[in-house]
Amino acid sequence: MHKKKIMFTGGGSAGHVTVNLALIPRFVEEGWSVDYIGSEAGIERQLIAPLQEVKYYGIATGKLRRYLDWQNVKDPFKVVKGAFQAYRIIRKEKPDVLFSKGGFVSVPVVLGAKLNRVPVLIHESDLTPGLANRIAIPLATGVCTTFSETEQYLPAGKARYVGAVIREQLKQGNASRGRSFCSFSSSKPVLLIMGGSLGARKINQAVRSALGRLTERFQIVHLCGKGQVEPSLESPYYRQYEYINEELPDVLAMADVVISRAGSNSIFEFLYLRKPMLLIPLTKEQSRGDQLLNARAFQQAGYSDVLFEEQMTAETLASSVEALYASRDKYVERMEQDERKDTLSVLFQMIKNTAKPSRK
Ligand SMILES: CC(=O)N[C@H]1[C@@H](OP(=O)(O)OP(=O)(O)OC[C@H]2O[C@@H](n3ccc(=O)[nH]c3=O)[C@H](O)[C@@H]2O)O[C@H](CO)[C@@H](O)[C@@H]1O
Repeated sequence: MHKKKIMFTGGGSAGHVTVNLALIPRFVEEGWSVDYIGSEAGIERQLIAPLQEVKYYGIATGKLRRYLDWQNVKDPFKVVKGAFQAYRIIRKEKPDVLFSKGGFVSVPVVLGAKLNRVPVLIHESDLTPGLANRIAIPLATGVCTTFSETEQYLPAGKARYVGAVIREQLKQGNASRGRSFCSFSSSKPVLLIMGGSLGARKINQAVRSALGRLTERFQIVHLCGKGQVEPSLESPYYRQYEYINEELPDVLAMADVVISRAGSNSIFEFLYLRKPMLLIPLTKEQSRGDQLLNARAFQQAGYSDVLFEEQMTAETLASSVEALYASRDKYVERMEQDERKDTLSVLFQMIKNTAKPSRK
C-alpha cells in the first residue's frame, strides 16, 4: 500500500513555521512521510532540523520587499531559481498534498505544486492575508484562517475558518521549572517580554530605559532577539535570552503578564494560556498593518491592552504594564469566556480531506 506523503512549506520568521511544527507530529504518528521545503538558511531550517522524520529541502529565495533595495535587482533571479528547484523536488517526491504556511519561500513551492497537480491548502495566521499568501491563494484549493473575520479578504468560496493552533508542548509548561530556568527566587510577579520571533529593538530600548521602575514591581524574563542581549544589565530580576525553544512552555506557565508584539501565533498562545497581555503592534511602515488589526481585535475582545509604538516611552510602557497587572483578573475573566477550541484536530482532518485519494 502506498504510504501517504505530505509536503510542508513556510518560513522567513517563526510565525510562518509554528503551525507546521504543531501539525508534523500528528502526520508522523499516522504513518505519513513528511517533507519540508524551506529556504537554504532561514529560521525554518533550524526549527525543523530537530525533527528527524522530516526530509528538509532548502531552496534559493528572494524576499518580496515593499521598499527599494539593491537586493531587489538580484532577487527575481533567486526566485526563479527557487521555483525550478521546488518544481523538481515536488515532481520527484510526489506528495499527496502541500500545506503552505506563507512567507516568501512559499510562493515558488505553491507554484511547483500546482504545476505538478498536487492539491494545496494554505494557512493564514493573521487577520488579513500576507503578501505571499495573496499571491498563492488563486492556486490553492482553500485557505484555513485563524480569525473568522478573514473571510471578507478572500475570494469567494476559499475561506475555511479553523481558529488558532497551539503546539502540544505549550500545554505541558510548568511554572516552577520556569522559575529555576530563570533562577528567580523572589515572590514578585513575573513579567514576560517577547518581541516576536525576531525580537524588537524599540521595545528592548523602552524596557531598558524603564528597567529600574519595572524591576521594583516585577521579575522580568526578556526574549529580546538575536544579538540583543545586554550582559551588563543582567540581574536576579532581569533575565535575557535571544530566543528560547524547549524552555518556552515553562517560561509561559510562570508568566503573570506579558508585553508582546502582536504576531498572531504569539497572541493566540497567550490567549490559550490566559495571560493578560500588553500588545505593541508593528506599525504599518514596519509591517503591512496586520499586527494593528490583530491587536485591535484582541483589545475589543477584552483580552489585551494596546500601546502604539508612536506613544511608547519608558514612562508609558511602565505605567501601561502596571495598569494591566492591576486589572489582570478582568482580562483573565474575558479570556475564560473565549469559546475558540484548540483546532489542531480540525486542521489535521481538513488537510487529509484535501489530499489526493489513496493510490493502491
Ligand atoms: C516581522 C514580521 O513579519 N512579523 C510577522 C511574523 O511574526 P513572528 O514570527 O514574530 O510571529 P508570531 O508572533 O506569530 O510567532 C512567533 C512564534 O515564535 C515563538 N517563539 C518566540 C520567541 C521565542 O523566544 N521562542 C519562540 O518559540 C512563539 O511562541 C510563536 O509561536 O509572523 C506573524 C504571523 O504571520 C505576523 O503576525 C507578524 O506580523
